[in-house]
Amino acid sequence: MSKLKQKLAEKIPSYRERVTKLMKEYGDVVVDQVHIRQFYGGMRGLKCLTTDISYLDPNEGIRFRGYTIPEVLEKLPKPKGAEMPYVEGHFFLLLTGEIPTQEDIQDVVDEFKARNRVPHYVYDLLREMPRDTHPMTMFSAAILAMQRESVFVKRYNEGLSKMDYWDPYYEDALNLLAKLPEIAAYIYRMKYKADTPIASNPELDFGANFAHMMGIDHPYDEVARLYFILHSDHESGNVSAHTTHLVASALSDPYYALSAGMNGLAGPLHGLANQEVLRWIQHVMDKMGGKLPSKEELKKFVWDTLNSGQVIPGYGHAVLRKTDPRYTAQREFALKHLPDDEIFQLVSMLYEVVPPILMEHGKAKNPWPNVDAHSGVIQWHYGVREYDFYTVMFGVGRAIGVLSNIVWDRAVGQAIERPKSLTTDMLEKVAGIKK
Ligand SMILES: CC(=O)SCCNC(=O)CCNC(=O)[C@H](O)C(C)(C)COP(=O)(O)OP(=O)(O)OC[C@H]1O[C@@H](n2cnc3c(N)ncnc32)[C@H](O)[C@@H]1OP(=O)(O)O
Ligand SMILES: O=C([O-])CC(=O)C(=O)O
Repeated sequence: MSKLKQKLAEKIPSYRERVTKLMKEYGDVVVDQVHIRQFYGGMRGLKCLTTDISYLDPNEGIRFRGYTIPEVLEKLPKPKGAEMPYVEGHFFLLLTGEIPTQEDIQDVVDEFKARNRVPHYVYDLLREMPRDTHPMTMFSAAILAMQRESVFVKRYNEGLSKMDYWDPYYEDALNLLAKLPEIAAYIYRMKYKADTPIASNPELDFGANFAHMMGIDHPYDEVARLYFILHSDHESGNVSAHTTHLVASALSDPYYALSAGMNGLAGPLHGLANQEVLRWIQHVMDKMGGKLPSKEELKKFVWDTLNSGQVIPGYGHAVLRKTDPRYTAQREFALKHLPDDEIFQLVSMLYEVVPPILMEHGKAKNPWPNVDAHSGVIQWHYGVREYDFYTVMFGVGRAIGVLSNIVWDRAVGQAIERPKSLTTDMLEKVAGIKK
């Protein structure tokens, strides 16, 4: 058994005890109340999910297993000479709650290496799809196609005890994660680089191998590590995490669940917003004949977008009420590596211009930028200008978090998710409008 799996096996019993105690002895304790606005308002703010992998404070932003982003970037071990930590180490942290040693990381690196062969039919499938298919459709279809490989399904069909569900979920999660960078890079090079895929180099770590398969030199390996870590998890109520959790709660295997989660990530209000940000910026640049707008001109573009009833992509958030620390981490990277980039200058100008306008507009509860406002510009700088690919990279990162979550869902015996719905009539009666 790998050290990672062994560590997990050691940690699960005490978590089960804690959950059993809460359920048995404190099951009737009231945590929250549900308001009518939440029935139609996307259950905003309703406390009804649990995860120990990350927690999102509205003002501070995300903590992964209790660590802020700067702490994660500082504490996690890095490849020799690298600026950004091993993605493998971040996965270890999310899954176990512990900062890994170099030895722990090597164990995960070896685990991924042993599982990274992408089945040939995945390439056949991708090649059969029309080339103008959105890369997120390709990515999700590739994940779904591999469902036949599920270890969970095989073991479930053989007659598996509930107590052991987490084990084949873990196997499926690792088998999937090991293959996602190659699938993503293959889609990119097939679609946008004249069908010239680059073979994986198993000697490289997760981030560096992705950069290698994309065909982009250093420091893109650092970008890849930073990007996958930042996008990994955002507690469990966001659309991609919640969808993955929901589908897995029916004991659909991790392939079904992750593919479903990726379909949610592909929406413009969620992960696709990073594509929308670059699309919006390119629209501005086109209108300006390729030159940077002045602040006044930019303000007008922002107002025009709002007045036409559209959202400003990359701004606002369902939970956050301050600048997203994932935005800040990327801004710091950009200030160091690409301070003179024209698009970065435009992104920086937007940071000054958009929040006061959104405040004046008076609708968005959070006028500050989220992660998606910054991720595209760094990709653009390093030559990944096909912005409809950006959400696929978000998806590779998000898989690390959502797969860790569903392994733990099975470990603590989370039930099939099935909330109760009411009719409009019933709500009108609750409100006292109707008898
Ligand atoms: C990785 C991620 O998923 S991060 C989020 C990525 N998405 C985006 O960047 C898209 C732009 N942002 C948005 O659409 C929203 O802010 C969301 C979807 C992120 C959050 O939605 P909500 O929690 O419903 O936001 P909020 O409560 O502030 O919305 C209130 C009103 O402000 C509007 N609003 C919110 N953000 C924006 C924005 N960036 N631009 C214009 N209007 C906005 C909403 O559309 C809503 O309008 P309505 O009353 O006419 O329906
Ligand atoms: O938390 C959310 O609702 C959206 C988000 O930023 C993420 O999933 O990364």
